[in-house]
Formats: sequence, structure tokens, C-alpha cells
Amino acid sequence: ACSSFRLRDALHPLWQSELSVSGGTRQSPINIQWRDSVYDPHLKPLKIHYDPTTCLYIWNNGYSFQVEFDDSADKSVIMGGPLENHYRLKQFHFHWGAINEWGSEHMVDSKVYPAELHLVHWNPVTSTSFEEAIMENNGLVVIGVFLKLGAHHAGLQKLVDALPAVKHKDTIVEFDVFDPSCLMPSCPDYWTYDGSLTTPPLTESVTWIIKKTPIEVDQNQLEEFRMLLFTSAGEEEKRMVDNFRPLQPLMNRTVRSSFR
Ligand SMILES: NS(=O)(=O)c1c(F)cccc1F
Ligand SMILES: [Zn+2]
Repeated sequence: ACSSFRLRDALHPLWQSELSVSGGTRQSPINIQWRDSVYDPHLKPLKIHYDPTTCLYIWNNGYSFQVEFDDSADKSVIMGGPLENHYRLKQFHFHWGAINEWGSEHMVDSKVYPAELHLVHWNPVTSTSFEEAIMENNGLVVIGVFLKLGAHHAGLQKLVDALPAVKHKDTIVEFDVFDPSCLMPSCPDYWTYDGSLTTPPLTESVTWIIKKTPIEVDQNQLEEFRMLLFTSAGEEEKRMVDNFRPLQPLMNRTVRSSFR
């Protein structure tokens, strides 16, 4: 088995279906080797237009907390970058570690960050719903943003303040107006590659756009993430931490960069 495949990861409770995509040739996450990425001058700037009123609610789905959006129209969309058409924002969520030394899914030259934000979008031109797009080649676009320990993030704090209301699995709280563009770094640089969902069903339907520059959050904000639970009310409490998938082999893929 190749070096990055560890059976104990594949059988970890969170990823028990890891083996179900055996033979996958474009799995995520990966370690982005900066020197192996290829500058593509044809890559356009990413264009992001999020309508804050499309924000619906936050919920704890048992492996992350997720902010869901109204995707019944082209109101919160991304386009440009490596994309041939526009994609609708469906949800965003995070992955993080038990301590600051790990937590992100992707890595850059083997550097790991304490957390990673995923903004999940689907292609309304080739699919009629998010659920359908999950099964389509290039049905999804996920923007990945690294979080690093640093200054307090005022935009994130509105989200953090709502977390106690979704402490347990399958709890939900209304979250009316939020503009996720406040979570994007100002630097336009990104890497892009063809990959997969990092949670079951692990389908190979994702065009990944990984922002080069992390956003800064403070220690208290990260610790609020770690106070969430994987478990439902009444069950023995298990803290929601280390909800990231192990690195997957690059295989026959090239990571392109939008910057020299
Ligand atoms: N982690 S990820 O961004 O690959 C992801 C999920 F976790 C869940 C659904 C869609 C999706 F894209
Ligand atoms: Zn994710």
C-alpha cells in the first residue's frame, strides 16, 4: 500500500467508508508542494458575489458545524478563476484539530494549519440540485481557506457566538444575515486541482480552489470550535476535534497556481 495510506485511518470511525472509494485516482485532501505547482496564466481572478440574506441557519451535523444557504436562485455565486460557468453557494463548514499543531485537511509543503474553512458550491448549469451535483464530474467547487492563530477575527466572532446553540449533534439555530466573504483573505492568489469530497461519499466531483494566504483567528475562537460535540444530547460526550481526513496520494495530478 502506498505510504500515505494507513489502514487505521481508513477504519477511523469518521471515515469508515474510506475503503469504499478504493481505486480513487483524484482523492482529497493533498499536500500542495509549492515548487511542483504550475503557474497557469489563463487562470482568471476568482469573482465572488455572496448575498448575506441567503444565509439560513447553522447546524451540527455530527462531524462539523455547517452554515447553510438558500441556493434556490443565483444569488450567492462564484465565477471566473478556473471555472467555465457560475456555481451557487450551498454551505460552508470547517475542519480543525484538538490542538493548534494540526487540524487542516490540505497542507502546503507539509505545513499544517490549525483549521481549514470549506465553502461548498454546486454547478446549476449541469445539475438541478446540490445532491445531484455531488455525483457529477466537476459538479462542485470548494474554496479552501486556511486558518492560522493570530489576531481576533471580528467577522468570525458572530459565528462563534452562535456555537453554544449547536453544541450537540443534530441541533440547529437560525442564522439570518451573514456574508461569508468576510472570511476570505484579501490576497487573490490560489492553487487549484481536481479532487474529491473529504467526507463520505468521497465522490470525485470537486474542483478545489485553495487560497494561498490564511486568515487569522485567535485562541479563544479556535477553542470555541473545540467545545462542540460529535455526540447527541444525552449520549456520553465526545468533543468535536480532529474532524479532518488524512492526506491522499497525488497520483497523476498537477496543481496549478494563479500566481508566479
Ligand atoms: N469537506 S468537503 O468540503 O469536501 C464537503 C463536505 F465535508 C460535505 C459535503 C460537501 C463537501 F464538499
Ligand atoms: Zn470540508
